[in-house]
Amino acid sequence: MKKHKLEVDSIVLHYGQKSVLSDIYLKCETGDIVGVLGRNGCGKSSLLKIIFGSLRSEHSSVRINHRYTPCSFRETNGVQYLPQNGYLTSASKVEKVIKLFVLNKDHQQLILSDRNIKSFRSARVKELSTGTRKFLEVMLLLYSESKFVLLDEPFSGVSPIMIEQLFMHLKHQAKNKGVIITDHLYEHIVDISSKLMLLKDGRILNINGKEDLVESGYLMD
Ligand SMILES: Nc1ncnc2c1ncn2[C@@H]1O[C@H](COP(=O)(O)OP(=O)(O)OP(=O)(O)O)[C@@H](O)[C@H]1O
Repeated sequence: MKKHKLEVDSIVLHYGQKSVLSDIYLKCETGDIVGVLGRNGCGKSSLLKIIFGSLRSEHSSVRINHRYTPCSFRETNGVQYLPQNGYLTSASKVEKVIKLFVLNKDHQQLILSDRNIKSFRSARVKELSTGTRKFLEVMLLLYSESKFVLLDEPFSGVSPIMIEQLFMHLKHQAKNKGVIITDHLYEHIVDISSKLMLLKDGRILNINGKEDLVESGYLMD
């Protein structure tokens, strides 16, 4: 299967006088799960928004398969994004959004018959608990047609058993997609990621294991 490549470089972002991102480079190919760790406020969400194209920065170059893509969300089957606070509107019906986001009929059935979702198929999104709603939102993106998925805190508020299920779906779907994922449940990110990065002082560091996270001051010794 053809590999697709998402590359991001030269990202510079300030909010007023405050420097948040300086000269970030990141690459994600289909088949990769790139985990981005970092302390609160280090700029993880801002970075994902810039990659998606919903936040403009002073400098950025986002390329898909070597083609400059400033608004990756406009690309057909390009990039999908889970913001921290979700994206489904509360009045939408669960069954309807599944059919809207997921085109493959087998995948629609897979989600509709999932044990967390099936009893809510006729319900509206607002009737879902926060964790179930997040589970559904992640599943919709993982089973969408897009080549890349950006996940901002997909595990927060989700119960351990649903996290395990998401792990399984992530691993399965990442065979054909590139995933960039960030969460404060760092052990999950360390477990699931094929490449691990740490965002610190506006820069991206490659991380090879827990020792690097201690050395960089992200974790206590
Ligand atoms: N619209 C904004 N205006 C001014 N400052 C902002 C704005 N959005 C974010 N910031 C600041 O930019 C920095 C990075 O924010 P961002 O939300 O990207 O961090 P984060 O790593 O995702 O944080 P968290 O892990 O807490 O979600 C923070 O210091 C934040 O206060």
